[in-house]
Amino acid sequence: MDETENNTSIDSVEVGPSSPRVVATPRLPIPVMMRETPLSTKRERQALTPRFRRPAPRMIKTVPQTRSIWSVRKDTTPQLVTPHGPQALESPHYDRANKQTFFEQVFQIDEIIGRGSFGEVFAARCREDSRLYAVKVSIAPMRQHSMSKYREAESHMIIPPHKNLVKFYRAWEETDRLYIQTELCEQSLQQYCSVKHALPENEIWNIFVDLLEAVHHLHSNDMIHDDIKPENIFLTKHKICKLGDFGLVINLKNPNDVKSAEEGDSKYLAPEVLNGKPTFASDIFSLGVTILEAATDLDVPSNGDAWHQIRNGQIPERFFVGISSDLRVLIEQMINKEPMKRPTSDALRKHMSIRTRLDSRRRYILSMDMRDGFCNLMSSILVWCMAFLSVVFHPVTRFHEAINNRRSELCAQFVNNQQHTPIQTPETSKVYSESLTGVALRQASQISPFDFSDDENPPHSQRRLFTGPVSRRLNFDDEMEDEEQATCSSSNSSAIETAEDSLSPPKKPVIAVARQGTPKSARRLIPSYRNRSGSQDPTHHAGAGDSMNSSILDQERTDRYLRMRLAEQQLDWNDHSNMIDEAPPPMSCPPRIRRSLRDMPRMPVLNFNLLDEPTKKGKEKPVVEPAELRQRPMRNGIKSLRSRMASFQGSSGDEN
Ligand SMILES: Nc1ncnc2c1ncn2[C@@H]1O[C@H](COP(=O)(O)OP(=O)(O)OP(=O)(O)O)[C@@H](O)[C@H]1O
Ligand SMILES: [Mg+2]
Repeated sequence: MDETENNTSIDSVEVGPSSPRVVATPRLPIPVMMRETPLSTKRERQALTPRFRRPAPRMIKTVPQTRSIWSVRKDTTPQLVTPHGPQALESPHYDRANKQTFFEQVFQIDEIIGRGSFGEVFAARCREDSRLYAVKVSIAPMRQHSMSKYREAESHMIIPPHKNLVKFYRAWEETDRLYIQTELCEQSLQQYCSVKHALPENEIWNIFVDLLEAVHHLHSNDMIHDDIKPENIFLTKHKICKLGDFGLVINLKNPNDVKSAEEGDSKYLAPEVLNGKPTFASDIFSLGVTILEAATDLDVPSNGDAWHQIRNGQIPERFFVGISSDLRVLIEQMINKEPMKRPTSDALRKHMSIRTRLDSRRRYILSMDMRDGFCNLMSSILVWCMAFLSVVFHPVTRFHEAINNRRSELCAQFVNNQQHTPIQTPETSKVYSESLTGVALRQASQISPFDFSDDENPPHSQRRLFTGPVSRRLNFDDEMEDEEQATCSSSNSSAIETAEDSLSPPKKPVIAVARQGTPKSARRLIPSYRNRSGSQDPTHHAGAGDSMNSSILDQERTDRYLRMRLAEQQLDWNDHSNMIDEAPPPMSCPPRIRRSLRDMPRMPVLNFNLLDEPTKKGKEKPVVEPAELRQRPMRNGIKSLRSRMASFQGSSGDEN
């Protein structure tokens, strides 16, 4: 069967308009592929394997370490790993008293980005500089006296930094675990290839050039990576390749490293390493297989015939479809079975195809570095500016906040006040006035028997309900009655005394308290009583008889006053209890009643000046009482009160 025919008929896959390579890695019909070669692409393997399968157990390079007496460490403080031995690790964000580890205290963990045979890798933001890092944490506790326990960290820190190597920041040990803080990359090459499958050739060249630079840097520093593979190669957001994972790095200057050298991943392992030690040439072999995999989407075998087939250079033609001959030749040279025939990193850099790309790649990396540096600078300037402005405007914001708070307080007060004056309906007014009045009266009774507090500013509900009927309580028959009535009416909401209390002669302290609690208008009346009695006889100040007479008069007057007040309070209470009945009638009220109510007089205004300046007898101008009020039949309470007041007036006139 013609292989090319099959390719075109079955597996011509359009990658996309932007891709320079139109046809993706060819996919073969399974029988042909199985008959001719065990090698396949990763896309083909995916088609063969079921979608959902149990994940493979994690590969561990060495036997899991068991706890020994050496592993019981008393000191759990974090130790910084340095080339000169462990040192105390300090950070302004680390508190020894805190039970959390240094990693937990100093880093804000974002997510797990990878798991390897050695450890878990986290993306974490460092609280010291607010930048993101990759932190690799060893899975198994390390043996205390293991020679290689810090190997990865020590190797990484002694490698001179290079733009194509993952940057090392620091490593520390805490509670028998090793933490390695490195630069965070976007993804590994393996992740990138497994998504894209067929990479455009210029991307492959870029990867090749970057990795060659990294390997050359290591080799020129007498170091062998020994584990070059797509999982240990990382891509930045600018698609710059970086070599990482220096767990197996062999420092040729260190005899211990050479002695304890381990094999890397068998998929990328040079055949000579099976019977010998890793060399520079074995690194070139691993790099060759990695580029082959990226360019052809080859599913690299880890053992078996296919493994040998690659090492024998028997890779089918179809895998190289769409790949330039330059790239293909270089790959084939690098995966040569004979290590001596493989080109060195230096020789590769001098190859024409690579040399021309090296310069442009260097320029690109430099420009990206500058761009990143500029962006970092600008963002840090911006952050400083924002911090500065927030400090400068902090008082303003506080002031604004305080004003806002005050405003909302006042608003709340205003709203509350509004809520305290609900619209009165006949149903609600009684309950409302009772509760308010009840409280007011109870309070007043504790303070003083005379309370005028509500008189001058009665509650809104009462003000509204005191319409026609209230005015009837006032009697303006004559001055004295007017005085007394006015005095009494000013105590509308005073506390109710028992009959005995109010009728018994007033005690001095009570009067004193009454004076204190009396409003100005009422206070003016009290001297007028005194002046009246005093004005009868200008010489009454001296003499025991005079004083006796005046005290009797005082007593009488006080008695009368208290009786009147009691009657007035009784009327008040009647008014309170009848408040609903006395409310304005609804519109459905019969016209006859409505007319009678309309004719009722309005409440007159009290003129206290008349009381302050007592006029001579006979020349007194009686206060004008509305005719309707005089003619109207009065309630029993008011009638009796008026008769009593008339008698009081008569008696005082006799005295005069
Ligand atoms: N600096 C990094 N930036 C982004 N991802 C990373 C970084 N370091 C590691 N990873 C992710 O974590 C995974 C495992 O990391 P790494 O290879 O260092 O662990 P490992 O234990 O040495 O595994 P193995 O020995 O199998 O290579 C990587 O495949 C990669 O996906
Ligand atoms: Mg790794």
